[in-house]
Amino acid sequence: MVQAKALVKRFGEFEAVRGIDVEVRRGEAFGFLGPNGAGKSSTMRMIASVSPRSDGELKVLGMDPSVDGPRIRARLGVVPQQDNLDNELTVRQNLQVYSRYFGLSRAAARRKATELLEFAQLSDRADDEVEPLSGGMKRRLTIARSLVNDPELLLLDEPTTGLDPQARHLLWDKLFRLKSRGVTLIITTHYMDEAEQLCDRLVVMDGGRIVAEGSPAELIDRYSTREVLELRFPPGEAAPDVADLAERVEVLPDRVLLYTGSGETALECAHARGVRPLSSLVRRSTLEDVFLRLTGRELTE
Ligand SMILES: Nc1ncnc2c1ncn2[C@@H]1O[C@H](COP(=O)(O)OP(=O)(O)OP(=O)(O)O)[C@@H](O)[C@H]1O
Repeated sequence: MVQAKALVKRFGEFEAVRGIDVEVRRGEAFGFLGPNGAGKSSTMRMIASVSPRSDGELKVLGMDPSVDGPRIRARLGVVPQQDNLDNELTVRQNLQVYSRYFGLSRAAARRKATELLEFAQLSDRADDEVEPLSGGMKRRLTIARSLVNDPELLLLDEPTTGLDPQARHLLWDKLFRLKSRGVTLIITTHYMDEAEQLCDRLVVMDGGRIVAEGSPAELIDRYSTREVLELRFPPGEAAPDVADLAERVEVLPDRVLLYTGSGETALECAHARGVRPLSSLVRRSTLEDVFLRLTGRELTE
């Protein structure tokens, strides 16, 4: 669906995307995971064929965006980072007007709106204005609107940023449904749980480069250990030397992470040598740990 080779995006002298190789296959959910400024949105905008590449090669749906932009855009759905719904129209009108841009007849646009309102669980708000809707509802409406042209490929830029956990789960459920219908999804996110939940494969981006790629499970296997023991100490207190209790230890400002096969065993050993943390937690490894390993920084500030 998408092939990028040595893809570059420059803004003046600044390289936001610094020569990335990506291949997205039909039917998969593919993720770009990285912190703010990693180059995810710039990459998405090139794939969406609304921002020209500065260098390298890019094919979307087998076509070159610099030649076939309109034909590509006709077959894509795009959910931008910021909702850009029309606040002066009702929920239903937002869908109908957008359908008309894609050339649907008035009757077809009405049918499509009804179908998408149901999909987005917004049928009972169809005649309400957009402004009073919750953040989650607005996101669902933006996704519904991106589907008016039955896209084969849906691009979602940070789909759940700013939403509460319940709204996020509802949105993920909608995205799973689209995927099960065969829609290819490309998602940018800085939430590792979102990437783990949704993505079959992903690339981890940092500073305009891809620093790792694989399925969430592969990345965790490759770059982390099965379990992590988190120890918290009072602010300002020096972390004790526990380096020999784990395969790897990361000292963060507010806690110490011990990467190990068994967190419980590491905790027992720490207790035995008199280490007294404020609190301790054994958890499984996540993509956050992968990111920390790869960059020495945390994913979410
Ligand atoms: N139009 C622009 N002009 C100049 N610099 C830009 C422009 N758009 C993005 N950048 C810069 O390019 C870098 C990558 O930005 P980009 O938005 O692609 O990152 P991101 O990973 O999507 O992060 P975010 O989550 O903040 O959107 C940033 O340093 C940003 O300031």
